[in-house]
Amino acid sequence: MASISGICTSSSTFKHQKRSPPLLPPPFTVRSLASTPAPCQIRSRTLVSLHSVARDIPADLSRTDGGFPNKGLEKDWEALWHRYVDWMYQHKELGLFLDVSRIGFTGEFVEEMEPRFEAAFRAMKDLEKGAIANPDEGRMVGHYWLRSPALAPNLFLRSQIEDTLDAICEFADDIITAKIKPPSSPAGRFTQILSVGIGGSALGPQFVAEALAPDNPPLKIRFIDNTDPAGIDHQIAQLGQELASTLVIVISKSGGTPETRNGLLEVQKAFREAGLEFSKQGVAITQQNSLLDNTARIEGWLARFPMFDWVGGRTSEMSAVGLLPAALQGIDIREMLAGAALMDEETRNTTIKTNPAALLALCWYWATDGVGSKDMVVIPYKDSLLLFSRYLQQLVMESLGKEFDLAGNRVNQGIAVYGNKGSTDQHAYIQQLREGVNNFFVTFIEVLRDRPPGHDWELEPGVTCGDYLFGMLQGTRSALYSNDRESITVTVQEVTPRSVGAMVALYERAVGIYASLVNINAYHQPGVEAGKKAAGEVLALQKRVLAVLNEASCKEPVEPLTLDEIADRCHASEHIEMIYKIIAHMAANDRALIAEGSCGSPRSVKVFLGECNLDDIYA
Ligand SMILES: O=P(O)(O)OC[C@H]1O[C@](O)(CO)[C@@H](O)[C@@H]1O
Repeated sequence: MASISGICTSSSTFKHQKRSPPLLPPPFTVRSLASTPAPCQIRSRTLVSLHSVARDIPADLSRTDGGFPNKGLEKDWEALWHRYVDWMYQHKELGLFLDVSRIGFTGEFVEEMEPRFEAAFRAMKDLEKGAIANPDEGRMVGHYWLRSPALAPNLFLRSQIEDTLDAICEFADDIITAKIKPPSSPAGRFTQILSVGIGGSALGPQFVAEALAPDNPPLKIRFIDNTDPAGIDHQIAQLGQELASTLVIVISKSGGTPETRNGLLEVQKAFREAGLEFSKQGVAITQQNSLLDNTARIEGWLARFPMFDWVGGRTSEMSAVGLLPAALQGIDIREMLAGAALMDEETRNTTIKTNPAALLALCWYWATDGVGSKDMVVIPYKDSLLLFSRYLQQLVMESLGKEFDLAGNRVNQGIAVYGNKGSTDQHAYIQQLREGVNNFFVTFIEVLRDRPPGHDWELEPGVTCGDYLFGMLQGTRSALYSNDRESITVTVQEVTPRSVGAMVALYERAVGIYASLVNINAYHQPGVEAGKKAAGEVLALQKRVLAVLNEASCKEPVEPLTLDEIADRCHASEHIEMIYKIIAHMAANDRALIAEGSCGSPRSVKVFLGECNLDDIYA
C-alpha cells in the first residue's frame, strides 16, 4: 500500500495535501503540535501505526462492495477495524458508546496533547471544588453539583440544590394531580405549559420536551422564545380557550432579558383580555431578587423557583430551568439527573482513552486544528433528538466562541455547530458534505432501539423501517469516510431520561475540557452584550426620532421632514441609515406615521405624524 509522507512547511500546503481525494481509504495522519494553538503548524503525514487487536473480523466487514471497507484493500479495512475496536469507548451502565475511529488522530498526537489534558483535568477538578472558574464575572461554575449535590463546596449550596429539587417535584405533583388548580379553567386542572424564555432558558427545555415527553403528557408544552409579535400571537392563539388552564413559566436567569420581558407582557395582556388573573397561573424561575423575581413576589405569582448565580444559562438544563418543565410533562427528572451524574463520574477520570468527554475534546482539537478551522455537524438519526444540535449550538458556540484567551491574547476561538437529523439531512445538505468543501467533521448520534418492544414489523423480508434508518446512518458514515471526511459516532441504546441526562453531561464536560485545551473562559459571553447594547441604542434613537417628528407635526401647518432634517434634529447624522430603517419599519406597522415619497428612494421621503401630542413636547 502506498504511503504519503513528507513535511509540510505551511498550513496551506498541508491542507492541500490532506484534503485532496485519496486513492485509497484515507490514511490517518500524524500532526505535530505547536506549543500554542496556531493555524500554521508544521505537520507531517504518515500512516498511523495501529495496535494489533482482535482478529475475528465479522463477515460483513470483509465485504468489498462499496462504502468502507472498499477497493479490495484488505490491509486498510483490517487496520481500520483494529482502530475501531482499539478506541471504542463504552459506558456499560448507561449503554452509551463513543466511536472516534473515523477521526484521524494518531498516537503521537495523543501523547503530545497529554500535558494539556492534564492541565484541563486539573482545571475541571478545581472548578468542581468551587474555584472561580469564570474569572471575568468572579463566579463559581457549579452545574455539576446539580446532579451530585454532595459535591457542592458547602452545606448551604448543597441544601439549596436539594431543597429546590424537592420543591420542584412537589409542585409538579400538585399541578399534575390538580391539588393546585387554575382558578377558572373548565378542565379543573392545568393542561398546558407556556414557557417564556430565550437562549439557555429555552433550548434545554425545548430539546428535552422533544426528546422525552410522552405522547400524552399530563401537561403539553409550548414556547415563546423570541420577541416576534406574530410568533407570540400564534402561541397564544393556539392555546385559545385553554389559556385558562395554562401554567405560564417565565424563565430568565438575569430576570431582565428584553425578549423574555416582552413575552411576559404580551402574555399578561392576553390574560387581561381573557379576563384571567395572571398571577394565579404564573411561575418564575430566576435569580433571587432579580427584576423578574421581585415582580413575581410583589404580584403574588403562583410559585417562584431559584436559578443559581453559579449556573450558566447554557448549562442550566439540570437546574429548575430544565427540571420543572420536564417534571410537569411527566418526564422522570431524577433519572435525568442520575444519567448526568453517572456521566460526570466517568468524565472525571483522567485517562483520555477512557474518558468520553476527553475523547470528544481530543477529536475536536484534531479535527479543527485547535482553532475552529472546521465546523461540527451534529446529525442525530432519531426524530426525537432533532433539537440536540440546536441545543449544542448554544452550548458549544457561546462557550467556545471567544475573542481573547485567558492570557488576554486575541485568539478568535470557537467551533461552529449545525445539523438537524438523519436521514432527513441526507436529502438536503449531505451532498455538499460528501463532495463539496471539506470544512467540517460530523457527529452522528445513533440510537440502537428503533421503537418500543413489540411494535416492530418487517416492511420487506428481513428488513424493518428502523433497519433503513440504521443503514442510512452507516452508509453516510462510510461514504463520508471514503471521501476523507471525518466523523464521530455517539451511540445510545435508547432515548430515555437517563441517556439524555448523560448526553447533556457528556457535552458539558467536553466543552469545559476543550476550553481548557485552548485556554479560554467557557463560562462568560461578553460578545452577546454588543448586540444587546446596539439594540438598546436603536430603540433610544427611535424615541428621539418620534420626539422630533412629534414636535414638527404639532406645528401649524404640519412640517413634514426629510430624513436629513430628522437626522440633523436628532443630532444623529451618522445614523441616517438607521433612521430610515426605523421610519420604514414604523410605516409598515401603521404607527400613526405618514411617509410621503417612495421608500425605495430614501432621499425623496418626507415624514410626519398623523397625530401630534403637545403633552410630549412640554413634558
Ligand atoms: O436567562 P436569561 O438571563 O434571560 O438569559 C438568556 C440567554 O441570554 C444570554 O445571556 C445571552 O444573551 C445567554 O447566555 C442566556 O442563556
